[in-house]
Amino acid sequence: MTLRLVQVMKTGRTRITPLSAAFPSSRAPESFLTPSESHHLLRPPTNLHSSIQVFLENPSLHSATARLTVAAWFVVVVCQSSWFVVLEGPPRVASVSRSCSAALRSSSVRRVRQLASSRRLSPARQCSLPASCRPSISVKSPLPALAEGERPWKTSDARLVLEDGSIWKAKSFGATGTQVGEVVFNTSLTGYQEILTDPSYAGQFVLMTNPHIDDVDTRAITRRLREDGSLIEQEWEFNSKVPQETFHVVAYDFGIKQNILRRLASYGCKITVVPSTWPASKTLKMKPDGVLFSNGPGDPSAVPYAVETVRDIIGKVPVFGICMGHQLLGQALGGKTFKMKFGHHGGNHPVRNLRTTHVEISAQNHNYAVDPATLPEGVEVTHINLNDGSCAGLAFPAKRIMSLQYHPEASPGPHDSDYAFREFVYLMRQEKRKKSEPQLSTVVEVAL
Ligand SMILES: NC(=O)CC[C@H](N)C(=O)O
Repeated sequence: MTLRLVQVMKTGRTRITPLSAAFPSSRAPESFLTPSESHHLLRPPTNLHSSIQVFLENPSLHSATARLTVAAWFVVVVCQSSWFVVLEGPPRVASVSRSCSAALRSSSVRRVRQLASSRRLSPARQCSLPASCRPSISVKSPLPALAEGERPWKTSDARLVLEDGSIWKAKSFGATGTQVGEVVFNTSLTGYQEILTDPSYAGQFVLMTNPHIDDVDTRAITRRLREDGSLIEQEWEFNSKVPQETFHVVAYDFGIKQNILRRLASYGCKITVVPSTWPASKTLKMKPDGVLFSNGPGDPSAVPYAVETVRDIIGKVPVFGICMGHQLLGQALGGKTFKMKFGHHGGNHPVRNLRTTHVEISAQNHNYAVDPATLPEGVEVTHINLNDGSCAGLAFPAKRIMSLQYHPEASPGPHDSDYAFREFVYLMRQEKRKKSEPQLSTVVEVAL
């Protein structure tokens, strides 16, 4: 669910100490989104779950644990500037989520700006919570206690100010300052790390809504995870055999996710990542077997240069668009995109593949969509989102174009749509064969 604008006001200066500085490396993730090192956003740390485990097990970190528990289901992050705002001590996750959602739903940009500038933020409207409501966790652990000063981050007071005037008391860590942005809910149960570092969220606030950590014994889960390994993450399968045929893919980086590259590599692709401004002519000179247009933040209509590039490439080489890439393709083909009411953000969106009739459960993160009615003849809607019937995938077979509005690389998310990478490879293979054996490939294609 997409929410409107909020403002986060932060007071005081804070800085995250990397967890590695606070814990032995065997127990700590490599880094924890150090704000001064924004490149970490594109190279996510290894495992946020393990950082949660560390804290849950350490009896000296009750308050940090409580915050982290809260963080696990209700974190606000301004992506790409590494702000983390953890709302303080709500009594129940569900009720706070609901009431906060309602507040967020009734917001508007102008209002929040007015509120911020006139400082009419009445304390009476603050949504602070009584101390009795604060989460308390008692933990017994053999791990050595850390002194106060050794806590891995410093927090400072922060306020999440919604357009309706409600103010949510919070503790923040990470960058400091004041930021206005659009809040989007993400309903995924796992993959906080990938979600919070997904460049497609640049300029937005991500609100994790997973309520399932409330009222459960997180220590028991931790113990279980330590025994059996992660129960909620699935491992991707990578081809153990070296693929016989490799394909050179030029990947346009509009905010690309690492797992897109990993999935392509797994299917035998050699990938060259180019910046979003890379001219089409240079790409075509590289003679790639295919071009990928990646996911990315914001309104596709705001990047006409990218639409131009896509237009210059399509029809000349097989292309695959993912999310923003799909929207750019839609526009390059002559279609229009529009802003959705709430957008889709989560890991459980049902999508129907209209070619196979199969339903896939997919990971999604977008606020804009292609209006299929505006597309020219020959463009096929291949997938629809079953929640609202919106266009979730396109193909233009005559021009070797395919695209998905959602995330087949699913990081995080279900793997149902991974076949899309195979289909892209198939497109490239067909094209390659056509070039090397024009007559034979025509026969093969007709036969198929
Ligand atoms: N994940 C993405 O590529 C997002 C696409 C686009 N920024 C949108 O919100 O619709």
